[in-house]
Amino acid sequence: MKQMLIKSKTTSYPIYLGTDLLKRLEQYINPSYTSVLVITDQTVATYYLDDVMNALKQFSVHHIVIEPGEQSKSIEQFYDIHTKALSFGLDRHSLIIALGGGVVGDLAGFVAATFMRGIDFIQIPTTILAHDSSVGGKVAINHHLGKNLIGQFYVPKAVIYDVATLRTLDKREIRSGYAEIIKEALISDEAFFNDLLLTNIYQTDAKTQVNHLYHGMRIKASIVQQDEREQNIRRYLNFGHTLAHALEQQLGYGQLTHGEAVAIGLLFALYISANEYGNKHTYLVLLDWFKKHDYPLMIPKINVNDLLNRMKVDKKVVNRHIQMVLLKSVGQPELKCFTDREMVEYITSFFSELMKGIDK
Ligand SMILES: NC(=O)c1ccc[n+]([C@@H]2O[C@H](COP(=O)([O-])OP(=O)(O)OC[C@H]3O[C@@H](n4cnc5c(N)ncnc54)[C@H](O)[C@@H]3O)[C@@H](O)[C@H]2O)c1
Ligand SMILES: O=C(O)C(=O)C[C@@H](O)[C@H](O)[C@H](O)COP(=O)(O)O
Ligand SMILES: [Zn+2]
Repeated sequence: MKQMLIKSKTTSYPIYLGTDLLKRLEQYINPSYTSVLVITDQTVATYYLDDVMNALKQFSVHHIVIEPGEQSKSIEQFYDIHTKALSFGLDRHSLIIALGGGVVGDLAGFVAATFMRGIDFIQIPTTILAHDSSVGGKVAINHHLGKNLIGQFYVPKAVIYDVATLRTLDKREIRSGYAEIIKEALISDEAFFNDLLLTNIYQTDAKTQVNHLYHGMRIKASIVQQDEREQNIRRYLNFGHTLAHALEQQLGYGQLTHGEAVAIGLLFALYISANEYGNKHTYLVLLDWFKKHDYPLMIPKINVNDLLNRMKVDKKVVNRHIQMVLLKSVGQPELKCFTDREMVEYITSFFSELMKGIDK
């Protein structure tokens, strides 16, 4: 088993990464909690809820199963979980467990952050993508005007990553998760990026996959430890997300997974970087790699002004100017603001070039 300790200014918490941790879950949980509430989604529940409930038999344990998908990060779902938690009799000494991908983690984490002004929670990620979302304490639900607009920084007590759960992920979820690993490599580690470019993510052995996850988590850990509240370098973790979040909303949640949208967002940020700093190599090799892995890059007609307006709700916006994370070179991210006009030009030329690039 691999282990890491995330130390921030205010607190610290362990990450355990290994196989068959679910069955030994009670070893990692303080026995003094008055009750435990497991929050998961329907798909994850069919595979893993029994294991978790059995492992927690000594606790007064409850569970809530939500519908899978981004639509569940809603104010209605959030309120419903609060209602159920109250009816189960949870108190300030109870624990919430988020068992699932980033949707469950973000939602359950935000419930934990707000229930009776905050109770403990533990992340049990079950997707590749959640190697990112389970670390760093960003918890949130969506507002109809934008993604993750209602949220908190609220760190878990622990992250327990049983990588055996990843065996049931389908191809779409594998590529979705790898988009965030690629992001982490691009902003900080050229050798890792080059290594990923040589990988076929659908045919990796378990050991290689775990190494990729561990590497990605170490990059994320190192950033959030230095800048827990995104005052500075944590903004780089948003590489690719300004366009990604806007696209996810414009197309309708679920049309693209978060990671698939991030993949397009990474290309967009690299396309602008190439224009600003004059080197298109990274854009081209990544486009090629995404094509080889069947990332959905063919986007139906984009409404450029609508997309721009959605991008302007991004949390990095400064004085109503869109602030993009760009790459001077791999491992050298930089922030740059753009006028609306510049952005419209970039969105238009990027999508036109992307559609041509896909045909090749
Ligand atoms: N808080 C953060 O720092 C952060 C970081 C990245 C992404 N996010 C958020 O995370 C969310 C995306 O997370 P995600 O991609 O994990 O999505 P998800 O939670 O919706 O999971 C993807 C799909 O995989 C299924 N699934 C989960 N585990 C499975 C397993 N082991 N086997 C089979 N199926 C499984 C789920 O039921 C779901 O249908 C987005 O809402 C995004 O905004 C947050
Ligand atoms: O942890 C971070 O910081 C990130 O930016 C990680 C992103 O992958 C993640 O999608 C995050 O939720 C986006 O941040 P947001 O503040 O724009 O919601
Ligand atoms: Zn993300």
